[in-house]
Amino acid sequence: MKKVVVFDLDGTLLDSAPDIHAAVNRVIGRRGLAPYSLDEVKAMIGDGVKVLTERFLAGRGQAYDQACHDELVADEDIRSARLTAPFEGIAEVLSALEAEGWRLAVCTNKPEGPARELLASLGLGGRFAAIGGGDSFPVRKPHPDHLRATLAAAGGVPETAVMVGDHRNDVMAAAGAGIPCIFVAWGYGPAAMADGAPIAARPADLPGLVATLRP
Ligand SMILES: O=C(O)COP(=O)(O)O
Ligand SMILES: [Mg+2]
Repeated sequence: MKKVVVFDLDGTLLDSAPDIHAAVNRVIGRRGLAPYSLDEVKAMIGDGVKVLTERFLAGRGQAYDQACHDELVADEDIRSARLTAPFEGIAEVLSALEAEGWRLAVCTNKPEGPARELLASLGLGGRFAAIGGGDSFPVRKPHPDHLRATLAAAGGVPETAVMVGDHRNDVMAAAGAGIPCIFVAWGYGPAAMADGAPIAARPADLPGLVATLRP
């Protein structure tokens, strides 16, 4: 069985909030609603597009509207990474882990289609043995089966895997699947969400922490 590092996407590998923020403001702007700040949108990310849509509509006193959800999923700028980029140092970390014999995978609550297009447009698509999106399986994070199914698709098992994420949902999914989790300090979730998981202050810390958790 291959040893696998499973990464969360938004807020862990990619600084995608600027595109999500702009898209949210386009969707609500078309309805005459007031825009959100980047930090407000960052705090809404982590539970997938449906919950994000619920949150930004509720914040403006509006009921859930499927059309807003669909506009966000179809947003071309999110898919083509207009403002989105990997966090500084991430590409080097992926290479370092591969050189150490780790296989890489992505487990994200973002829908699989946009996640794949986003990674492809950044030239990263080919690096992951599996990409499990929020709509790829019957459940999504924090349910551990989302992580288990993604890991299995990558050819891994929990005993030789590590999860890396920026949200309570990542920590909970990993705990449920019996996989150690590293919480990243550069993402969108506050450090309190780490819930005792080791914290990486910067991407360059990841290879060392992974080696400590799975010597
Ligand atoms: O789309 C989201 O809400 C979060 O996506 P993530 O699981 O990659 O952080
Ligand atoms: Mg995330």
